[in-house]
Amino acid sequence: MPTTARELVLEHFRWVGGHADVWAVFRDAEALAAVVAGLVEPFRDEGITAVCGIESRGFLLGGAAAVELGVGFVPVRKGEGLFPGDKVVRRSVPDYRRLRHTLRLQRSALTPADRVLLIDDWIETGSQAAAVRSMAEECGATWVGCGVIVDQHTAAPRNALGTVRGLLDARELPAFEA
Ligand SMILES: O=P(O)(O)OC[C@H]1O[C@H](OP(=O)(O)OP(=O)(O)O)[C@H](O)[C@@H]1O
Repeated sequence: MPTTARELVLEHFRWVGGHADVWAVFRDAEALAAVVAGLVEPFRDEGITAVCGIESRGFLLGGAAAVELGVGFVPVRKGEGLFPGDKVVRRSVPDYRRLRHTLRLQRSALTPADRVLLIDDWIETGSQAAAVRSMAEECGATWVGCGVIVDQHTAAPRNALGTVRGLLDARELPAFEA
């Protein structure tokens, strides 16, 4: 039986200094390929035309997922990094670290013809995903949902983020290590 993306995540995921080290999953070629394929699988028949990814882990996963789906990638940048052109900007509500981010998306990147999928490694409060949805919709695009590795989303209503599909539930991870 082939090893699933979920099993490979559990094999390579680790807690380091009290933080989830999802980067370690990406270091393994088989795990990275399986994760990317697994993230897009539920959305293959959804007519996705653009994959959004939030800096920084979302850049890696979103770019790879866009290639997997044969569509383009739309970056959502945080902070002050150079980002040419007119932007849609949102100040997110507090996220899982109680941080509020200034998220930016290039206005020309999405149009009313687009059907948008957000790909990320983790969702908890949904704060950053909700901000991306709002920005995509300001561009006139249609929001489809989110594909994530770890689904820890508890905020209600859950359908405020469209279809949310995780490779695994946070409760399946190894016990937290500080
Ligand atoms: O559901 P939420 O509470 O909004 O949290 C989820 C977001 O937080 C994490 O990114 P983080 O801000 O840690 O940045 P990183 O990708 O650079 O590690 C994760 O990659 C999501 O983007």
